[in-house]
Parts: sequence; C-alpha cells; structure tokens
Amino acid sequence: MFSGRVAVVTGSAQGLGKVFSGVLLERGSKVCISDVNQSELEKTYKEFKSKYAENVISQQCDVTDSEQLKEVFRKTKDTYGQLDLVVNNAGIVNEKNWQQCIDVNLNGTIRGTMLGMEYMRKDKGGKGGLILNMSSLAGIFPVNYTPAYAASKHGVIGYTRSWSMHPDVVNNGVRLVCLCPAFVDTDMIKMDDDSKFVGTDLAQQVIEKFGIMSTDHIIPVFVNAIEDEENNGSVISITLKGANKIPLPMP
Ligand SMILES: NC(=O)C1=CN([C@@H]2O[C@H](COP(=O)(O)OP(=O)(O)OC[C@H]3O[C@@H](n4cnc5c(N)ncnc54)[C@H](O)[C@@H]3O)[C@@H](O)[C@H]2O)C=CC1
Ligand SMILES: CCCCCC(=O)/C=C/C=C\C/C=C\C/C=C\CCCC(=O)O
Repeated sequence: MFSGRVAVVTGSAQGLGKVFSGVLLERGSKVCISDVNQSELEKTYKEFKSKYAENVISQQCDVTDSEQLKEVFRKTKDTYGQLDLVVNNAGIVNEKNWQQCIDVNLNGTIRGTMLGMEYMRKDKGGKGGLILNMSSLAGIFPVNYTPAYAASKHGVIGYTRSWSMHPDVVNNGVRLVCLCPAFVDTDMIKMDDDSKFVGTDLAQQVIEKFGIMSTDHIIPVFVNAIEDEENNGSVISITLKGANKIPLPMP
C-alpha cells in the first residue's frame, strides 16, 4: 500500500506535515517535502535524506503561489514518474491577516487539490490516488476566537466533499478525504503571537477543555485514510476520545 507510492506533502518542514512525511517514508513511499520556510525545510530534508536517501526530495514552496506549487508537482513527477498521494497540509492561524489565513488554508488547498486531480486522474494520464486535505475541528464547529481560520477550515470540508461527489473524479480513480483534528501539540497552538487569535484567553480556555493530542495520536487515522481504498468523501474528526466520521448534514 505504501511501498513505492509517491506523495507530495505541503507544509512539511515541521509539525504534522513532517510527521506525515516521516510515516510515509518509513513505510517505503517516496515523498516530496515542501514548505515556505526554507531554513526549516533544509533541516528536515537533511534529516530525512540521511535515513531515506533518494526516496525524499525537497522543494521550497509557498502554497499561495500557484507557480511554486506547480513546480512541486512537476519536480515530483519528473523525479519519480508518478503521483499517488497529495497531502494538502500547509496551514496558519492569523486573524489579523485573515486574507493570508484564507489564502494559505483554503486557496492553498484548492490549488493543491486541482493539481492533484490533474496529475492523478486516469483520464489525464494518472493512475488514480488520494487527496488528503487537512481541515480541523474548527471546520465543523464555530470558533469565536478564530473566525477566519474556522471559515477557511469549513471551506476545506465543503470543497473536499464537493469534489468527492463529482463523477469525473470518482470515475477516474481519485478519492478525497478530510482530517479534522482537535488541538495537536505543534507550534500552531502556541500562544506566541497576538495576531493568531481574537482573544488568547478564549483560545486558552477551549484548549484546556479539549486537551492537547500528541502528533502520534493522528498517525493511525492518517494511515487508515490511505489504506482504506473504499474511503472517499469522509470527513474525520480526531479528538482525545478517538476518530469519528462526521455524517453529511442534510437540510
Ligand atoms: N496543531 C493543531 O492543533 C491542528 C492543526 N491542524 C491543521 O494541520 C495542518 C498542519 O498544522 P501544524 O503542523 O499543527 O502546524 P505547524 O505550524 O507546526 O506547521 C505548519 C507548516 O506549514 C508551513 N506553512 C505555513 N504557511 C505556508 C505557506 N504559505 N506555504 C507552504 N507552507 C506553509 C509552515 O512553515 C509550517 O512548516 C494545518 O493545516 C492546520 O490547520 C488542524 C487541527 C488542529
Ligand atoms: C488555537 C489554535 C487553533 C488552531 C488549531 C486547530 O485547528 C484546533 C482546533 C481544535 C478545536 C477547535 C474547534 C472547536 C472548539 C470550539 C468550540 C466547541 C465547543 C463544543 C462543545 O463544547 O460541545
């Protein structure tokens, strides 16, 4: 399932993207890691390269820049000859620069999804594959201290579900899945920047209520989403209590 498969992971210099890339490499996949943060990307690349040799390549990329993202996909296909998995993981929390928050989280995911479909659809020369989009519990619940972030993550769910129901995508072997974790122990949830939240105290209270998961808690759900080839269109919440498929809301 993993061996010999080829993946693109955005925002993979650190945090969940780095963990996902490590999981794929450990299981024998080939991965193009990419991130806007060049210095952190270089460190992660060196770490992976020493363990996984030619199974890892790296390409600096800001997901708000279509040309940079196209280059990631081009380089991956040129190097490994195929593409099987896209993890649209790059994300930020920034309520002051809410335009950037939407552009990275939602538009970046849309860009990555469109490229993924272009490279993986059978009618476009691909072999099918999976597009795994990172949403959040904030894509399911309203969140009063991060309205723009919540909007971006609600958008990711709507966008992913919509394509997963399109016959041209389904019939050409591409499936799409959304992961929606609660708080995970990465830099994202650090209270290190006033621009992140509209009320750090509100954020702190909710984090205390939900608790913080280790990145290890997310790995089995990530692995299962890849292994379960019947899984298309699922939106999966992940909390300390476990993982659940969120039913499609009906009017
Ligand atoms: N940590 C958490 O509690 C949760 C995180 N998520 C989502 O998981 C994903 C990964 O987040 P974490 O690993 O927690 O955060 P993180 O802050 O540790 O890592 C995010 C990575 O994305 C990169 N990035 C930021 N802007 C970028 C851009 N324009 N282009 C390319 N790369 C960019 C950063 O440089 C960083 O390496 C995000 O989409 C986030 O919204 C979802 C739910 C909970
Ligand atoms: C503080 C950083 C936010 C970014 C990281 C992230 O995506 C984490 C989100 C986790 C949970 C946020 C979602 C919902 C919480 C808000 C209210 C839910 C209340 C539900 C209840 O109590 O029944």
